[in-house]
Amino acid sequence: MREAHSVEQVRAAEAALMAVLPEGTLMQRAAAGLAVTCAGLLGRVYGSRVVLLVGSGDNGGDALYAGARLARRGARVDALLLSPQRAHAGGLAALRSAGGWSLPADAPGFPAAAQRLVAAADLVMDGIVGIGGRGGLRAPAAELAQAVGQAGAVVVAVDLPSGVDADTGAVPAVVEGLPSALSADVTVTFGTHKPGLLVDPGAAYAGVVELVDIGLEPPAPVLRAAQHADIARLLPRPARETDKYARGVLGLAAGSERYPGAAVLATGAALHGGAGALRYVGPRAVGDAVLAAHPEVMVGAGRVQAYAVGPGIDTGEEARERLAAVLADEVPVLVDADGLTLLAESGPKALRNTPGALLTPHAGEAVRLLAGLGEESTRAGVEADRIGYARRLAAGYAATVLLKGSTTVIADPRGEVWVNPTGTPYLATAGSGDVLTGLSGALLAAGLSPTEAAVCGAYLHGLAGHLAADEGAPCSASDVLRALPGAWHEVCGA
Ligand SMILES: NC(=O)C1=CN([C@@H]2O[C@H](COP(=O)(O)OP(=O)(O)OC[C@H]3O[C@@H](n4cnc5c(N)ncnc54)[C@H](OP(=O)(O)O)[C@@H]3O)[C@@H](O)[C@H]2O)[C@@H](O)CC1
Ligand SMILES: [K+]
Repeated sequence: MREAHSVEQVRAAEAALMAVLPEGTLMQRAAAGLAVTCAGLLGRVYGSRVVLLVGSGDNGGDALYAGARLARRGARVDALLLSPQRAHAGGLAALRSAGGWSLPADAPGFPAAAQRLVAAADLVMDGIVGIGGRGGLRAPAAELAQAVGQAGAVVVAVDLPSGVDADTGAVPAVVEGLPSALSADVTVTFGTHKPGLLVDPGAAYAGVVELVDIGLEPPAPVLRAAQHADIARLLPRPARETDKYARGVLGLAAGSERYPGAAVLATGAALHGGAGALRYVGPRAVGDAVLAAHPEVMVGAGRVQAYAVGPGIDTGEEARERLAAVLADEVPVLVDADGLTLLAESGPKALRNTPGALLTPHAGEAVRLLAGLGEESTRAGVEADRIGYARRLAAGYAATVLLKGSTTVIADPRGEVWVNPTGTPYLATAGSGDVLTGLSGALLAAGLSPTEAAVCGAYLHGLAGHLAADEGAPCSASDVLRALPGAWHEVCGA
């Protein structure tokens, strides 16, 4: 599991550790880890060319000390000092005594000389700003970032890509065509992950993230991201002595005569969710379509361990009655799509008899659910602060909320937040949400908690999306559905 801590938490943990360690110890640990990764990326350090982008804080200090280590091993290291008067004095002295070079930004001809060095570099280390950064790149870093983007060097971000907000992953808008953050191939982060490394757009700038242990002992994380082993531990496996009822039965109220496809996709996905059986509840004609596609489904109401309700049910009176009937059953429930629109009309009180609920909105549905809490919001606002809004919805509805999007975020009512690391833009396709609903609903019926079902469902769904789009060609929701067994195999066979 990857855990991320806020800047405030990191600062507090750093202060506690610095109080008992000799001065400079943490920076030396960070620089040592950073240098090891860079050396690995270079392959042969001797004779390689390394350029350091050095800002005014300790992030630049890390880069200078790591650069000194590479210079001692025979690399040609040039430090571009973007705030020459404020560059880390100890780091600069270490670089110089190791045979490294420095070029201050106020030297005559700096822009052209700096761009030449960047163009010839094998590796560029981004030590412009770390967790002390505010806002996007400033001049002259923005111009250099553009040159770095055009050069062939491997880019290593120190702690986090400069310009990315450490706590939210936000990246300011591009100004005058210049990048507002520096995209990295590898980010070497210290002590713990920062939320901005796990949440888009920041996550997309970070590349591969490597964690260097510097001895920090931070408190409970503000954000978690599961990995294969975490998911494999949670996924239901049938015991030797079991039957279909013991494995859990999911009731699925999806689709309508207007939207029968939602029911077919959701039931298809539910059959790959680890439950023992599936009951389809809905209009006769839709039930026939479901049966034609999936003969193993039972049609008609009956005893179930959990319900999934909403995709394609429409928002009229009949749909309202279907949702009410599901909620009256007092079993854990997943509500999606049209079900969320209807739920927003009545607000959280509609869930008061439900033993556990999982709501799976996209940003537009989140706006409606927030209105159900009496809070005005916009789609763009929700997308800009996904973690904050998911948390507010989870608390307001006393439910787990899976907020779908470029980074899917999951918040539970106790305030814990997860981010799904397996997403792919190929999942932004019609019917993809129906597949997620069927899959996560079946996991709920199999006995996972709403949060576990959300975390595992989003993870497998994302992996299936990657498998379906493996050839780089667009894929449909049916392709994602067909890839689900492969996703299980990848997780459980690992
Ligand atoms: N925590 C830990 O455990 C450890 C932390 N370590 C390292 O320390 C880093 C944090 O160092 P830090 O606090 O000195 O801040 P840092 O990120 O270098 O930047 C602050 C400076 O940048 C400036 N500045 C701000 N925004 C800017 C912008 N957009 N563009 C340009 N400049 C901008 C700002 O100046 P001002 O805004 O006042 O002009 C200020 O001078 C951390 O990320 C990690 O690498 C490790 O050594 C070991 C253990
Ligand atoms: K950085």
